[in-house]
Amino acid sequence: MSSPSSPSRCYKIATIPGDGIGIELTQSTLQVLNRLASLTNIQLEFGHFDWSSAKYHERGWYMPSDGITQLREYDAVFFGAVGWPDVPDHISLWELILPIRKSMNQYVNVRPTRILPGTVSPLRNCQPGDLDWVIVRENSEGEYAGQGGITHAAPYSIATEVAVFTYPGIERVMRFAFETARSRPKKHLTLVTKSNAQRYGMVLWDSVFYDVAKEYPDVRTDKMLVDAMTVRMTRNPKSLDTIVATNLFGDILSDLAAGLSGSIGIAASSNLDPTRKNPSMFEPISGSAPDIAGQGIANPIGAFWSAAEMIRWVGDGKLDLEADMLMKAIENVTAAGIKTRDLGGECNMLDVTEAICGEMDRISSEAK
Ligand SMILES: NC(=O)C1=CN([C@@H]2O[C@H](COP(=O)(O)OP(=O)(O)OC[C@H]3O[C@@H](n4cnc5c(N)ncnc54)[C@H](O)[C@@H]3O)[C@@H](O)[C@H]2O)C=CC1
Ligand SMILES: CC(=O)C(=O)O
Ligand SMILES: [K+]
Ligand SMILES: [Mn+2]
Repeated sequence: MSSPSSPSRCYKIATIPGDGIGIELTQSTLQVLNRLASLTNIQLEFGHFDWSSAKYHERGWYMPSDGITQLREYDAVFFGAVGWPDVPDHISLWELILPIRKSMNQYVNVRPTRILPGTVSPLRNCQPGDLDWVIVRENSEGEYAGQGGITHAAPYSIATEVAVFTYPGIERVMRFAFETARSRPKKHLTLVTKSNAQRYGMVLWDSVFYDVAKEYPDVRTDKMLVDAMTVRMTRNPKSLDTIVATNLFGDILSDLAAGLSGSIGIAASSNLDPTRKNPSMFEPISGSAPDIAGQGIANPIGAFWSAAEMIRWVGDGKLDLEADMLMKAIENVTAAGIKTRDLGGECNMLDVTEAICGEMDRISSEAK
């Protein structure tokens, strides 16, 4: 931890709890972040934004017209989840999370997955260490570009959903993926596309990948079609390390990765603007989970892991020890068997939250 004589500057964090378990997860995350701050020199100041489906019914909007400008006052955004059964999902997504990602140029979505100590993969014989991946998902264009339309009345309706791929859009996410692969011991990057059936955008993805690869001779590369990739992920998880994929494929494969590592409840994500001109946004990869919302039983680890990555990101090299301390506390708590039901445990969100806070206390007093 940084020494008491060098207090870090104050970081401003915007929170958008959103809907369902997003609300509970954000509350627990604040508890953990406040504890981390009290044990270290991190200074955090929070701004809370109730932009949610419930408020949409009241006000008719998710985010005010100057919402992005408001968020730009912060160093980072912590997001819970958006979506509730009483609003069509394409409305809630397109009124809140997707405009934030796009307007703030958060063009990469980093989704790490590994099997945490004390937890088991649904894959037989897959031990912690056998599945340790980072999925780098393109987060600004592709299949979620939002271009298209619907015309003609039923039963003659015609809809287009146009995937948009640009060289610069692909190149920048490739560069990020190669840098990520290079920073990891295996220095291995797998490209995922569907360039057999999709002959334009996916073919461009392949060709930009190999263009950028020339600058990274130290990174081993290979390429998978997305259908076969699901088989490799389940049959040979050890053969993968860093993975780069389009917006849609990255979205799907990261839920699969989460499932294979034990639960979607542990899965974290960082929506990054690598240029740092805009705040980046951190959120568990899951949605609002209406089936378990409001019961206090959701697994908070994916939210805490996202918060650790947020601390690492805003610190830009200065808060790595603090982020590591939170991750260590998470891993010690799972190792001790303190787990929610999705991981086969019996604990509630609050039990896990308090155990992780207690574990940070212990680690910090040991370090003194
Ligand atoms: N970034 C975002 O805010 C996202 C929003 N959504 C929205 O969320 C809503 C629900 O979507 P679903 O497809 O049901 O996906 P979901 O991720 O919310 O839930 C899928 C399954 O995983 C379980 N689950 C999710 N998080 C969990 C956790 N932390 N602990 C334990 N179990 C957990 C749920 O109980 C459910 O059975 C929809 O409105 C959807 O559009 C979905 C994905 C991402
Ligand atoms: C929208 C969604 O499912 C995701 O970003 O993961
Ligand atoms: K989320
Ligand atoms: Mn998703």
